[in-house]
Amino acid sequence: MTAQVIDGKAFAAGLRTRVAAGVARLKAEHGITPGLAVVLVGEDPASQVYVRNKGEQTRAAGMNSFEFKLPADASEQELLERVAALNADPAVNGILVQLPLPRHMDAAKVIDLIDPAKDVDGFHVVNAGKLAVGAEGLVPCTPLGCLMLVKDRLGGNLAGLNAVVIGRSNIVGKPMAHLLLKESCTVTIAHSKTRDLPALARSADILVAAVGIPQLVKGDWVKPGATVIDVGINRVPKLDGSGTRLVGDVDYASAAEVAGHITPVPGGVGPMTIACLLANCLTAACAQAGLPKPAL
Ligand SMILES: NC(=O)C1=CN([C@@H]2O[C@H](COP(=O)(O)OP(=O)(O)OC[C@H]3O[C@@H](n4cnc5c(N)ncnc54)[C@H](OP(=O)(O)O)[C@@H]3O)[C@@H](O)[C@H]2O)C=CC1
Ligand SMILES: Nc1nc(=O)c2c([nH]1)NC[C@@H]1CN(c3ccc(C(=O)N[C@@H](CCC(=O)O)C(=O)O)cc3)C=[N+]21
Repeated sequence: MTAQVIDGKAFAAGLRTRVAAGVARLKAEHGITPGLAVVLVGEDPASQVYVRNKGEQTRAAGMNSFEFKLPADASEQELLERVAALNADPAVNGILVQLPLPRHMDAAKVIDLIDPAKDVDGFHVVNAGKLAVGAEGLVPCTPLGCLMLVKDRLGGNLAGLNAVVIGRSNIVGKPMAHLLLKESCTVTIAHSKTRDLPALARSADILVAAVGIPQLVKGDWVKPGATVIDVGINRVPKLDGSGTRLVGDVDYASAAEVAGHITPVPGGVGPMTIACLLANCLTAACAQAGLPKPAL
């Protein structure tokens, strides 16, 4: 069997079009233009690319984009003051502080200070807690995008399917597991201490890899016909030694032989993350204005 490719890039473009329509309506009917603030600390080149892409796509969706760059040696206090100012700014509906932060900064402390209503990453404990108890809140963008892709392929009803999520980070693995549980999947979360991961992975109808190890998941870890979602973004040297290329946490060539549906890297989950960020910013702006959640 050769898997059908899940075109995250195309799905993300469609989602951004729906977000743009929602933004236009919010402007026309309520005079509100959603604003997204992104804070980048330091000069990490990969982070700079993400921040630039986010800024361009935010403006293309009709929203205001505010970018703040702090030097790598900025103090934690400076960053906290920047976040406090954005919390207080009514033109800012969403705040994203790009991670990872330099080592001398405590990411938990910074995230804690973000107003949960403006926490478009969904990383604040209030939003994490809401997701865990099944209450309405802002959901982390990457797992939200993964779930949209899975539901689009599997017809919306995931009840009873076995889902295995490899990775238990607060930004991908854990929220992904909560979302799948909410869909009534039978969810198992795997991590670095999991025994016989290949056998566990083979039990999955839905397999999500969010590990950070290039091409860890091989074709013989995949149940025939399974839906494989590759969250990994790993930059590795090209085989011919000329520069680098992006690969996921799944060995695409061998997994695509066995899976039913599979996301590529690039062009899979990555573009969905940014589209969901824009969707969350529109959702946040509506909630802050006392308006119902937009249908996207
Ligand atoms: N596409 C996108 O938009 C995004 C992509 N990413 C990418 O997703 C990947 C994961 O990111 P993130 O969740 O932040 O990463 P973290 O490093 O925070 O978490 C990695 C998880 O993988 C587990 N793990 C590590 N080694 C193994 C192993 N050998 N077997 C099984 N599990 C293992 C770790 O287990 P333990 O807890 O035991 O240490 C941990 O839970 C990265 O490649 C990252 O670049 C991240 C965010 C967005
Ligand atoms: N506070 C915070 N929130 C994040 O959501 C966040 C973060 N920090 N830090 C870094 C990670 C990583 N991340 C990606 C987003 C888009 C792509 C993406 O669009 N990737 C494209 C290709 C990109 C390329 O070619 O370089 C793709 O996969 O097709 C990738 C990775 C968001 N993250």
